[in-house]
Amino acid sequence: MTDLLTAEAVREKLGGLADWSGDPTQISRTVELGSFPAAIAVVDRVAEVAERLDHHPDIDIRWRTVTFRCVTHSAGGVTHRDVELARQIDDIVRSAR
Ligand SMILES: C[C@H](O)[C@H](O)[C@H]1CNC2=NC(N)=NC(=O)C2=N1
Repeated sequence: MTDLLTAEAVREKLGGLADWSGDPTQISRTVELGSFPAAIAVVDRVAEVAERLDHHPDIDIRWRTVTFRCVTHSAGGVTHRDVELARQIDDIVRSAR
């Protein structure tokens, strides 16, 4: 199931993802960790989850600040797979703090 979410569905999903923002083209979250190694450790754990899900976020790393962007490239927008990935990123970030 990789159907594109409508603008309304994305808004509704973002209601349950307090730290995320976005629109039907992408959803994103920026996280500041305590150090560069801590940021890399989080990215490494996200990489494991992404491989397991076969769904990969776009990641921007700037010292200890990491931005995750989730979009289903093959579908050209946000799908439920991005919402699931976002939830798992939240779990990782929560346990890293
Ligand atoms: C073959 C494999 O399933 C695809 O290339 C996957 C891998 N990870 C992916 N991740 C994301 N975010 N979008 C995709 O379209 C995508 N495609």
